[in-house]
Parts: sequence; C-alpha cells; structure tokens
Amino acid sequence: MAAVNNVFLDKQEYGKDKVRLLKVHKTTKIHRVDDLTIRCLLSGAEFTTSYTEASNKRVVATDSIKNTCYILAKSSKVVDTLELFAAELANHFLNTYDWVEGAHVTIIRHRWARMNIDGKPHNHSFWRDGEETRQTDLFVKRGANGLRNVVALKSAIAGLLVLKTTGSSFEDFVRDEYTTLPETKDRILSTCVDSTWEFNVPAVKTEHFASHLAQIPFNNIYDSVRDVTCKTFAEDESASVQATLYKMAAQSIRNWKWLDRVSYALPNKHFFAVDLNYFRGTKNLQEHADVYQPVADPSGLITATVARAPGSHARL
Ligand SMILES: O=c1[nH]c(=O)c2[nH]c(=O)[nH]c2[nH]1
Repeated sequence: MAAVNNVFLDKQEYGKDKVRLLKVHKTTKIHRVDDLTIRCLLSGAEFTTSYTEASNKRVVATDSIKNTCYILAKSSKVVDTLELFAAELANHFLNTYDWVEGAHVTIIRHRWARMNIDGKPHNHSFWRDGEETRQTDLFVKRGANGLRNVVALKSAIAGLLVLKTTGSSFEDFVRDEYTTLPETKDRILSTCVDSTWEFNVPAVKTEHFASHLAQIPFNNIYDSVRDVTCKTFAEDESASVQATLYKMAAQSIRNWKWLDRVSYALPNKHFFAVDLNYFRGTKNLQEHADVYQPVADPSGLITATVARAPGSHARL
C-alpha cells in the first residue's frame, strides 16, 4: 500500500449494520420465527480508492447490502441455521462482485418462545423469554483458484442469565492485608453467560462451500453447548467460577470434533447475605443465610478459552 504524505490506509471493511429482519416459516400451520439482527461488511483492495480518492466506482451501496439480506431471506431454506444463512450471504457477495475479497457476516438471533395457552403450545403466538441471544460471526475470504477460505467461523450464546442457590463454595484463596471477603462453603452463584465456540473449517472450492458447511450440525451444537452450560452450572459442586467454567468448555470440545476452541466470559454476579445481627440478634450469615442483597456492580469477571490439544481427537 503506497503511503501518501506519510500515511496509508491500513484496514477497511464497510457495509450495513443492525439490519432487522423477521422470517416467518409458514410451511405448516405451526409457524416458526427467526428474529435476526444482521451485519454484513465487505472488504478488498478495490475499495481503497473509496477512502483515499473519494471514488465510489466499486462501492456496493450499503443500502443494496441491506436489500440483499431481505432478498436472500425470502429464498433461503437455511435462515434457521445462522451459520448457514451467514454463509449464503457471504457467498452471495463474493460470487456477485468479483472485486470483493472478504465478506464478514454477523447474525444475532433474538428469542421468541412459543406461548402455551390452556396448557397447549400455540401455533402462531410467541413471547420473549429473556434477553439471551444466539449469535454467529463468519469471515470468508476469496482464495486463489476458486477457493473459499473461512478465516473465522464462531458462534455464541450471549446474555444467558443463571442463578443457583447452593452448590457453590469459595475457599482457600489468598488472605492478606487486602482481604475482607470471608471464606464460604455455601453461596449463591449467578452469572450472565457469554460463550463462544470456534469451528475448524478447511478451505473448500466455491461450488462445495455450502454443501461442506451443511455437514456441520450447527443447531445441534448450539443446543448441546447450551445444555452443557446449564447442566454443568446446575450440577457442579463449584469450587469457583474458574473451575466450573473449565468443565463447561472442556466438555463441549470433547463432545464435538468440529470445535477447536470454546471460550466463556462469566461475570460473578454477587449476592451477599445481609448481616441482620443488629435486629434482635437475627442470624442471617453463613449457614443461616436466606436473605441476600444482589450487588449490581462491581462484579467479578472470569474469562478463559479452552482449546483442543494438537493431534487429539473428539469423542463422538
Ligand atoms: O469464583 C470466584 N472466583 C474468584 O476469583 C473470586 N474472587 C472473589 O472475590 N470471589 C470469587 N469467586
């Protein structure tokens, strides 16, 4: 990249963000919905002059990028599998505009759970059962000789708020002049789970791109990571957020050969037992605790990525 007056364009990506889209699947009278927020960003050397020389000759309008999301959602058979719909969008931009070198698609799916009315699942009515979202982030580059290189394919759960009322301790940590926290054998554990799992996808020929990705059971993997997260959270006799996090991540890597790395970011949302001793000697600490004060800020924040050991294989 040539420098002009000592500066050069180092990186660029542009496109449409926050494209809101609701697809209703009406193949039977039991409707299903996918409520999505999409970001599509394009990149490539030929976009350079749009930044450096004010030339729009190669610029696909972000408005057209937005339109493309709706047009593909109309024809697509895979909107309910975020990873495959992201791949369809990315592939579309790479196939349609031969100067596009990279397509970066992020999709967030918002929850709509089916209503139960008079004890029966309703055909076409839904409610928002929490702010948790499912997400995917796909970055595909045009490779040499008609290859599609998946630079990154990651999926995630964000904002899954959980709480358990026992089965969590925190003991034996550093005690020094800075320490006020008492050790506890029994505390409330609550966190808002962000978990990301990264897929290993080899470069494939353009014509095999969609079918290759379609072999990966993305929806089952999402369901499974979510189940492992909840089951481990509920059943682990937690010694710390760190130890419980590691069990969650390791289990999903062992479960799925397509996953190379699983990350968690777990805020430790504190609930402290309220000292009621001042009121007639009321006991509410340690084993007597049942009235707690949720503390919004600050929270702990425990993060880690667990990776598959090189050369090892998944248990299938
Ligand atoms: O699970 C925990 N991990 C910590 O590192 C920590 N630190 C703290 O004050 N409470 C906790 N809890």
